Amino acid sequence: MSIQTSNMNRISFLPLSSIRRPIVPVLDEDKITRMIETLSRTDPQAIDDGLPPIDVLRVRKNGKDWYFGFGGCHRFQAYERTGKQTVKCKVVPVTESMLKMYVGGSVDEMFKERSADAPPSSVTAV
Ligand SMILES: Nc1ncnc2c1ncn2[C@@H]1O[C@H](COP(=O)(O)OP(=O)(O)OP(=O)(O)O)[C@@H](O)[C@H]1O
Repeated sequence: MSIQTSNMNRISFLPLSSIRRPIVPVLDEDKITRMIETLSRTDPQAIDDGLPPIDVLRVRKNGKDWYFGFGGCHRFQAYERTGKQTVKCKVVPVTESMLKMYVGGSVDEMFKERSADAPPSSVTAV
């Protein structure tokens, strides 16, 4: 079982700004446009916004939860461009050493504090 497929049942609404995205995406603009159309067809308050949840890895370190998104680049763009503050995610808890294995190198740079970080209290599990 890979780290993506374990603990698949935790769906949370995370602040978009709390998810670090270390990989620079190559984007298909048409796909983003179609995703935005999907979002525009659903009630903004609805839990099911028409897009599947994005897999996000969560590492607990220094008493804090750190969230990393390695996929979902088109969905992230669609949410950003429609002004969404929170994103439906499938949270996969991993250890720092699992993250290192996944990244294939040092992850120290990925744990730097940023001014945009949202407080953990804004994370809502469903
Ligand atoms: N316009 C759309 N409306 C609804 N669902 C969509 C739409 N486009 C893609 N999806 C669904 O969203 C999921 C993610 O699609 P896709 O992999 O193409 O984009 P992504 O967000 O960049 O994700 P990843 O980077 O993980 O591949 C798939 O399950 C796909 O079926």
